[in-house]
Amino acid sequence: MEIIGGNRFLKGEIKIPGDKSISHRSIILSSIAEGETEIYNFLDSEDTKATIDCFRKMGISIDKDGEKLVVKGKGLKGLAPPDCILDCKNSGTTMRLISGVLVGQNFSTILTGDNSLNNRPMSRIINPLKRMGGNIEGLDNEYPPLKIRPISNLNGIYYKMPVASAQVKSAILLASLYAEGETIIEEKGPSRDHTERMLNYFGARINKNNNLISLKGGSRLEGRKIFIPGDFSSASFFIVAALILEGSEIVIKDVGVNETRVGLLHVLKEMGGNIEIDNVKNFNNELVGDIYVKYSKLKSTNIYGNKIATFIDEIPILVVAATFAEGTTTINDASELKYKESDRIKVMTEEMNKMGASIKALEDGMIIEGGSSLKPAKLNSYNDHRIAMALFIAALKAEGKSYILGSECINISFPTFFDIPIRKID
Ligand SMILES: O=C(O)C1=C[C@@H](OP(=O)(O)O)[C@@H](O)[C@H](O)C1
Ligand SMILES: C=C(OP(=O)(O)O)C(=O)O
Repeated sequence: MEIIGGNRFLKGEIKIPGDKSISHRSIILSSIAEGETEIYNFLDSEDTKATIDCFRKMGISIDKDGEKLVVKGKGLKGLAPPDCILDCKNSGTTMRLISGVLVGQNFSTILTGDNSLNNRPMSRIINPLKRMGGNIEGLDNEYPPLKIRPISNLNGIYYKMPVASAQVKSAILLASLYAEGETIIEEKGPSRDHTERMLNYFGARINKNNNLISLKGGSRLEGRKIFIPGDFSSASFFIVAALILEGSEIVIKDVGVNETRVGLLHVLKEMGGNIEIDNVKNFNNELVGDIYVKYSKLKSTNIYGNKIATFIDEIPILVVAATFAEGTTTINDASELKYKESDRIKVMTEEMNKMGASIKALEDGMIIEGGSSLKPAKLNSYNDHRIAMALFIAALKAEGKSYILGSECINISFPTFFDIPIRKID
């Protein structure tokens, strides 16, 4: 796609579609709950469709009724054996979370994905699920396709997480619903806690005490009504756009502001960003609020430590913010970026430098010299939606015509991205 950069700004109210992480979880939990769940503001995107397709193939009725989705749950053991391989497409969340459910079933399944997903690490879920007694295998114990076979019973475990990952934590929690006894997870650092919150909302016996999460097996889940908050990760592209495009002033309504997701806001505020959250409400155990953002002069910062997991998906757009900040920003402890849809350290470094940014890739992060002025370029998203959106926002600051190869991948998480109006100063 083509982008005309220079003299662009954002003004007024912006509406962001439903949260991807919470949308996936709403389908998974409602499918294995008893009775009906009504889901409002569900994210209609490629990744969430993959999760819906997997559960439909296991006999769950998931239908649109006006503006809501209605899922007819069949209980923990009500899924039917699929008559084909389950395709998780590009979605790591789909593959890792449903593996937790599938190790507890009395039928076999095979999970595969697209070329990107089939090259992402899976030993992180295979190992703990095997310790629970699950029969799950990948190629070289690492890569999809994953083969899952039935076993007589799973047992609860104490698991100390080697990485801060919500997907790993969620896979174990979902499997522990099927296990005998209690499972305790010791978190390495905070990661998004939507699974814990939704399990609690559906009636599971789950507890959290500092960094320890415990769940008692055999909990019965009950169908509920869910409102999915706007996706903070999607909002982050427009938050940074408003901060770096002169004259911008926006409000993004009804965004999820769960503390385990909004780490980017703390970083941007530290950098001098003029951002306020207002009108915070609690919907089905998740906080939702309005985010006000004004153009700001940013300064550099140093980012490291275990808070990184609370903004791991926002680092590509944070790199764009740092490019326009005064001073040198360093990012460390972010090696997880290498295992996403693309190697986000390598790709952001190479593509931003094509526009004239000055970024050095590190093993676990980046060094970004701020204050660059960008020039238009031919860019490649490597079919990674977050890279495509981050490069698009960066290109708005480059006077002239830029191109992004593979921008259709934006449909993976944010199909209405191009509907958000970006104005031009005449
Ligand atoms: O649980 C989730 O919904 C997600 C967790 C994160 O992955 P990790 O758990 O691998 O860090 C994140 O990057 C991904 O986009 C969504
Ligand atoms: C990493 C992401 O998602 P997933 O792991 O579900 O593919 C993402 O959305 O940035």
